[in-house]
Amino acid sequence: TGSSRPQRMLKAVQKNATKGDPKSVISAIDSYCRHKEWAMNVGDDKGLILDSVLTEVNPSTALELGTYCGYSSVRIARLLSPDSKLITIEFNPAFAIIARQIIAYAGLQDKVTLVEGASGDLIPKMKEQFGIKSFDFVFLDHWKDRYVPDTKLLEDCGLLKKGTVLLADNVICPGAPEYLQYVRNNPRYESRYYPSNLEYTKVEDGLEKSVFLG
Ligand SMILES: Cc1ncnc2c1ncn2[C@@H]1O[C@H](/C=C/CNC(=O)c2cc(-c3ccc(F)cc3)cc(O)c2O)[C@@H](O)[C@H]1O
Ligand SMILES: [Mg+2]
Repeated sequence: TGSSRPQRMLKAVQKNATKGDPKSVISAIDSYCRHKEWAMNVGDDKGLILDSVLTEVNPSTALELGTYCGYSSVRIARLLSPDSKLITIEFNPAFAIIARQIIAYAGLQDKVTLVEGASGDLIPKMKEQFGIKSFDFVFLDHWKDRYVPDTKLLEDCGLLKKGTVLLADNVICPGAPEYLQYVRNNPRYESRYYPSNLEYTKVEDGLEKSVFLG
């Protein structure tokens, strides 16, 4: 049996990136996925929007739903202040094992806690298990039909506070219509769409930024 796409992505990082240099890890993955083999990383175009929202929010505690291979974990963690933390949730062990290696290769293992399991099970444990009072920033990039239930769960668990920023990938492609409906028609959120394109393609996609108003 051959290697998997995530394994090949890790190999590309080990071959082309410099250990401890997050920027080189990001470009190694982007170059591999653009020229060799497409993969569902948020990518370099939408990544610039992610970077700008992160710089604006400067979160102390950030949450990511759907680690996949860790591309956006690296993208997020590289911009965090010294004592800030990212918790990223991934339920596929094969992806988690690759993500841990990519995050470590970037030298960001001390800023990122990768938790294996389903978001629906882990979100209610955030306070007791990880000592989280609330999140300043949440990046949603997991199964698109989980965006709404997990947002509601974050609300119900008191993990969102006035000013928490939710940033959702793929609201156009593959699409998250129920999520757009939820955040855009809910008085507790101030939402804005950032147009871009699907990673490594010319297809339209974008990010939805929603500020929780408390
Ligand atoms: C409830 C739960 N708990 C924990 N981990 C969970 C979880 N639900 C999913 N995961 C994890 O997160 C990732 C899954 C991401 C899903 N993302 C996409 O499907 C996606 C697809 C495209 C795409 C666009 C056009 C195409 F033609 C084909 C694909 C682009 C994207 O950017 C995507 O994000 C994956 O690592 C999965 O194990
Ligand atoms: Mg995505």
